[in-house]
Amino acid sequence: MADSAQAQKLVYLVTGGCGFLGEHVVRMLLQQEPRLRELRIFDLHLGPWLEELKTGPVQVTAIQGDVTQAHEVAAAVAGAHVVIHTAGLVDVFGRASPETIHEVNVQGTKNVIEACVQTGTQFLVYTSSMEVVGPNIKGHPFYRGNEDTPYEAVHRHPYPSSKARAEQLVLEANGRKVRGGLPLVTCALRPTGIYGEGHQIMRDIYYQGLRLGGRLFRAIPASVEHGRVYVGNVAWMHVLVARELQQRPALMGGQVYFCYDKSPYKSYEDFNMEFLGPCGLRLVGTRPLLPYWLLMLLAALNALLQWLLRPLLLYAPLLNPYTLAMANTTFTVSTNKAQRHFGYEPLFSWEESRTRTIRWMQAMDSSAQ
Ligand SMILES: NC(=O)C1=CN([C@@H]2O[C@H](COP(=O)(O)OP(=O)(O)OC[C@H]3O[C@@H](n4cnc5c(N)ncnc54)[C@H](O)[C@@H]3O)[C@@H](O)[C@H]2O)C=CC1
Ligand SMILES: C[C@@H](CO)CCC[C@@H](C)[C@H]1CC[C@H]2[C@@H]3[C@H](O)CC4=CC(=O)CC[C@]4(C)[C@H]3CC[C@]12C
Repeated sequence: MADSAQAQKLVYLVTGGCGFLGEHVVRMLLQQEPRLRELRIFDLHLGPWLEELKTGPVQVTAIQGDVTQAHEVAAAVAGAHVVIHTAGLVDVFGRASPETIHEVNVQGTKNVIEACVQTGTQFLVYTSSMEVVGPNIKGHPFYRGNEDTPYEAVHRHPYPSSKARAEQLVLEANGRKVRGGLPLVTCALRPTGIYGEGHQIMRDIYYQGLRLGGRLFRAIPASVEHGRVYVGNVAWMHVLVARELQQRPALMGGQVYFCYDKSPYKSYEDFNMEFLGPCGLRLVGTRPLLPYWLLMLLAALNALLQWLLRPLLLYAPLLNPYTLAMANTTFTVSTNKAQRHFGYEPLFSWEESRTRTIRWMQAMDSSAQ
């Protein structure tokens, strides 16, 4: 009876709702959350696609705002039952300054937590990242690990440092009293490398391949495994965790969950070829064409060029010492914690995830011609 009493009563807020993951979370909520009355989408940049959502039965409210501005966040959060905080500055290419990354990812998350406390919102789901664990600066492999696998998490790069700090703040906030006296219930989801429709890095790599005459050159040994997860499954996990957090606060509050599905364990490049191959690209070489030390040198050169050119232009190629270390260190997850705690099963099989991603890439290709 509790469920029917709550039918179409809930107000959800998705921060970063116009980003790659955020859009999938928004669409998934509209499809899979029958208790939704209002869906608020908060983002720095609002997408035109939001208009088409406004004709459905759920009230869709688009809010253009900045998570670093506490008053804007508080106004958006007021009256929401659940906040899904996906907004973040995802930058491992040196496009933004470390201060800006910290401001958005850490201060932005503090603002979301404080807004929940001050306005009385009880449930907060945070989109964290596998990067809060690793790979660490020492390049230790994390092979089929789970949430309890011991691993020395040491970060120097601003992105993982900021995600780790923000995650810690969210978990520490679990149990704080919100306005009205009820406890705040929080948890964090840690996706591995997300792929699927709308993935900007995949798009960049695809166009890079086209510029190179339909070829990509292997830089990473095929034996280095990199964890990947389909965006639809990550979105589904967010919807499910938000729902179940309300039913099982004692079990799930303060917990972290890796996001996982049935995507195969492969190297970053071999995995991308699952989609780029059917779009006509070829990965040249069964082994890296350049020795690692030379790649490292090129990566360092890119970093130097970025620094030298900064007063004139933004030079931010895919290859830099950090991205090379990321791609070249095994980091894979094998866990069933989400299944045990809240009944998660991937909504999309590997075949479906692959097909959907290929279809998106092919559509992108034909619209570019
Ligand atoms: N892409 C990936 O492989 C992974 C992403 N994540 C996390 O998932 C979340 C979403 O990432 P993506 O969708 O890939 O990135 P994205 O860049 O596509 O989306 C982030 C969204 O946040 C918004 N945003 C940025 N700064 C903001 C601000 N100051 N105020 C309000 N909105 C702001 C952006 O406009 C954008 O719409 C991030 O928190 C990221 O750290 C975690 C693991 C892997
Ligand atoms: C050395 C190049 C030769 O082809 C390949 C460079 C690939 C890199 C751009 C990617 C390798 C690993 C990626 C990261 C990883 O999937 C984990 C991530 C988690 C996040 O929270 C955000 C995105 C990312 C940092 C992701 C970014 C791109 C890579 C570094």
